[in-house]
Amino acid sequence: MQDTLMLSKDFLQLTLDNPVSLPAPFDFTLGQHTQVSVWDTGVIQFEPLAKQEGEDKALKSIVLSSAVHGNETAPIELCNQLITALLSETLVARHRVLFLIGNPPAILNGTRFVEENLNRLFSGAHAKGESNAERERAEKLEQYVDSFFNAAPEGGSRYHYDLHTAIRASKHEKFAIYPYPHGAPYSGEQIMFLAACGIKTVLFHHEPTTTFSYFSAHGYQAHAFTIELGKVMPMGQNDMTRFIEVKEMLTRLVSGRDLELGEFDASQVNLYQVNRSINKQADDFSFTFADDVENFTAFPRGYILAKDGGKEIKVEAESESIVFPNANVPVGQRTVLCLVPAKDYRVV
Ligand SMILES: O=C(O)CCC(=O)N[C@@H](CCC(=O)O)C(=O)O
Ligand SMILES: [Zn+2]
Repeated sequence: MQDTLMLSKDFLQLTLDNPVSLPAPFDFTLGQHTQVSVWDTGVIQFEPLAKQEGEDKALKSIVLSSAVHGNETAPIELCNQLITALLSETLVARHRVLFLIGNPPAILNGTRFVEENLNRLFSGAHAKGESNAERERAEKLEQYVDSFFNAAPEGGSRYHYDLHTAIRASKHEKFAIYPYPHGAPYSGEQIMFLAACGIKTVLFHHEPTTTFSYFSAHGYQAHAFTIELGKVMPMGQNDMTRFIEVKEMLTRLVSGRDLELGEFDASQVNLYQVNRSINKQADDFSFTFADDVENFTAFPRGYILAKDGGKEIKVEAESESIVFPNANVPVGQRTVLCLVPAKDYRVV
């Protein structure tokens, strides 16, 4: 396996050739500068070997996850480009980096998931139901994040960028979901980092969720985000020029280069507050608007957004913008997020 990887330097291909598991974990060093550890299929860690005296505090621990949904291919291709650069030593990690390719069987299937939405199974939700491949994978991914962050040096900051693309077009092509912070202030530095990545729209979530980014934020105090980088496209059909900014900033972050971030400036970003998350109550749930309505489309107070079990679901605020409308979810799961402009938020 190691020889295959060192020859091909294509970790994605090794992962797709072994979608469920590897014969065994393996590790090796790159030059005199990096320890590479492959823990499982789709799980590879890069750790700097040379740790300067006192550098520990500055040593970051960064999780980059993609393919939590198997058909969201641009983030997968982007992460594989970074992994190939690290394996080729054209990029050298100055911080700890863990890449997670979430759902290899779903990538091979070309679908969001095989049996169940992996991104609704974190924070222990995987244990609340009959086992399946996604539930088993969610438990393992939790363990890998736990091991990775618990090995972080005392005082070293933690990051988790869970990279996705959206099912439909969006008025803001790139945007991030900021997991519910339980009263903690938002990080201005992180919002400006996202903006430098071209991700200038941020949704402040209003409640705990069972998503991967919430798991890392709440369980490990990581700066964690679900990041939507564009629209779902088949593998190999992504216009990778649309990801130049985010690739540049992740490259700088991983290699310890100056991120050149400005002070937090709300005028440079679009900040939304999730006002409510509408969950499906009955099988007859349907939206009143067309399937091709873009994310961030706004509807006025009183507008009937959907019908569910004979009830009308209306816009409650002066205006609500919708994100992630999806009527084809199991009863009890989220059908849409309704947003209002963010006000009265604390940034440090
Ligand atoms: O486009 C869609 O409908 C879904 C895109 C996607 O997978 N989004 C994530 C958001 C997770 C979060 O709310 O943090 C998801 O639905 O899992
Ligand atoms: Zn997704």
